[in-house]
Amino acid sequence: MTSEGRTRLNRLPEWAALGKHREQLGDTHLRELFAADPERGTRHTLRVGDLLLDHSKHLVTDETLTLLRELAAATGVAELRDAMFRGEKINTTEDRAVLHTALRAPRGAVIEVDGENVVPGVHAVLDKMGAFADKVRAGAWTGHTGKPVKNIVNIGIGGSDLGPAMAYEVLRSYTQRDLTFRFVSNVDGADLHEAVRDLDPAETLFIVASKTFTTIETITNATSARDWLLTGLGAGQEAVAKHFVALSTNAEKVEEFGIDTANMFEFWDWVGGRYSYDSAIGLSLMIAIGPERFREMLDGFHLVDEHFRTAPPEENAPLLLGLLGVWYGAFFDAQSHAVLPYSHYLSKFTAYLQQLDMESNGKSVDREGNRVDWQTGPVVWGTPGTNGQHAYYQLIHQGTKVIPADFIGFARPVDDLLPGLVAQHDLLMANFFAQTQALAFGKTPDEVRAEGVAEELVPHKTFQGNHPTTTILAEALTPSVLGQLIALYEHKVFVQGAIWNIDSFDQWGVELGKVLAKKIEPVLTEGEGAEQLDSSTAGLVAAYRSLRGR
Ligand SMILES: O=P(O)(O)OC[C@H]1O[C@H](O)[C@H](O)[C@@H](O)[C@@H]1O
Repeated sequence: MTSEGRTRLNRLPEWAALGKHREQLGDTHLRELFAADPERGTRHTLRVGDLLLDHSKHLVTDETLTLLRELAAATGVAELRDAMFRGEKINTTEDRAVLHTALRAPRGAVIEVDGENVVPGVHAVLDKMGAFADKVRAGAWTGHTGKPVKNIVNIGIGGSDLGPAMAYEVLRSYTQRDLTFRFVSNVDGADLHEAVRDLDPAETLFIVASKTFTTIETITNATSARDWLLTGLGAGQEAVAKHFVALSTNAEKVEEFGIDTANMFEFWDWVGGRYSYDSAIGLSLMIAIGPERFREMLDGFHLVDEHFRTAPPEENAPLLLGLLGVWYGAFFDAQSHAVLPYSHYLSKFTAYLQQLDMESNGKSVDREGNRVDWQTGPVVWGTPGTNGQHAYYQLIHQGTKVIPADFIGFARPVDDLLPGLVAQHDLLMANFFAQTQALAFGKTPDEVRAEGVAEELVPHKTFQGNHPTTTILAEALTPSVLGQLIALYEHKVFVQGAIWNIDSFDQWGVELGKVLAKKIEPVLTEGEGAEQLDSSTAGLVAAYRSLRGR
């Protein structure tokens, strides 16, 4: 499905209407919008599965939302969505279907790619993962020396690391505590070193996760891990089978590396790396939380998939979140988007979303290859909110930038929290609610004066407010809720890519650096070919070589 013949986004009458509307809105303050509509908070709250989404603290009126939905209609968001769910090859630059939604489709569903139903294959792999996970969890998967495996080290990078590493942290309270999990991604040897230094090779299982099985960082780390293992065991190649499994689409390369393809868990080219942790790439997570919890997570994903596919535009949460991002990028010149979870378990959540969003929508040509002249994906950033409050919130409150932010919080702390710590949860959540309130409504100079503040300090203590936020609240951070949250963001990213008319599913922008690194490596090691480098890089390489005593 291409978008040939589509009117350029900024030539659409719907775009012009939004521009005009933005001018009319001017500096309208959230204080005014709330004062004019006592029901605003409840009217602008959606419920999707277990998620409550309050979007009332956005710089929008009902008319804004109508105009944004008209833009979505004019840009064919629903048509592209349906094409994605049908398995059409909407990733045109790679000629691939985009079917992460099939990874969480129920057993009986029928989703075809090139005339073949992919759902049975998905469930066959899930079943195989389940049997393997159960075995490891029961201590029945033994290593070369007969000892049960207790340490699981996932080696992967990008989508083959961020998803399982993030989800493992999120669902830590559901993990089997007598197993140790580590995630190695960086080609800096320090990463693998720190991950394995205190482990017994006889009890260690490496999961090599790579869609392509050609990623240099992963293959390098996997090779070093194999050396570490075989040296530690004093064994030969025959020990690999019990200590290495692979998650990949590329059986040939897996075999070439020396991993028995019986120990390979497959996925498919219609799963993008950054959309893959609910595929075989989630094996480490499945071992940690068990197959049943993993399936609950998939059900959470599926619930939001169905919502996105079927909910009317007015109630469609991913559509709404996507449109709000388009609104701020285009008409408020917002450059970034903050995601601020009020849960320690979500500490890697924003890093995960960075790849999901920025690798998907960090593009500057449209699907026909023409340069876009509108903003595309924002810089996504953020860390757990309470820590951020004492670090960078100053800039969000009083800086000069427009930074739309998502606040994510939960009513209940995790079940196994030490009883003495449960009381802290209300304090955490008081901060959560206070921040979006302060951001929206600020503090006027008169309010500051009324507190008796010296006149010269009044401007410094004034909060302009009018900073837009979405609040996402759920009862508890369960596996299903995690699936719901991720699917929500996946589809939000989809909506934005559809409107901006970019291919959200390729990632050509990561290639050039890889090619250049391959050329530079021999210059570092052998010192040959430096004359082909630019003067800056040549100077830096020379300095590096000299510091290394070469
Ligand atoms: O899973 P792999 O094939 O090893 O790829 C790992 C990662 O590397 C690439 O450079 C891509 O930018 C990512 O989208 C991908 O997730």
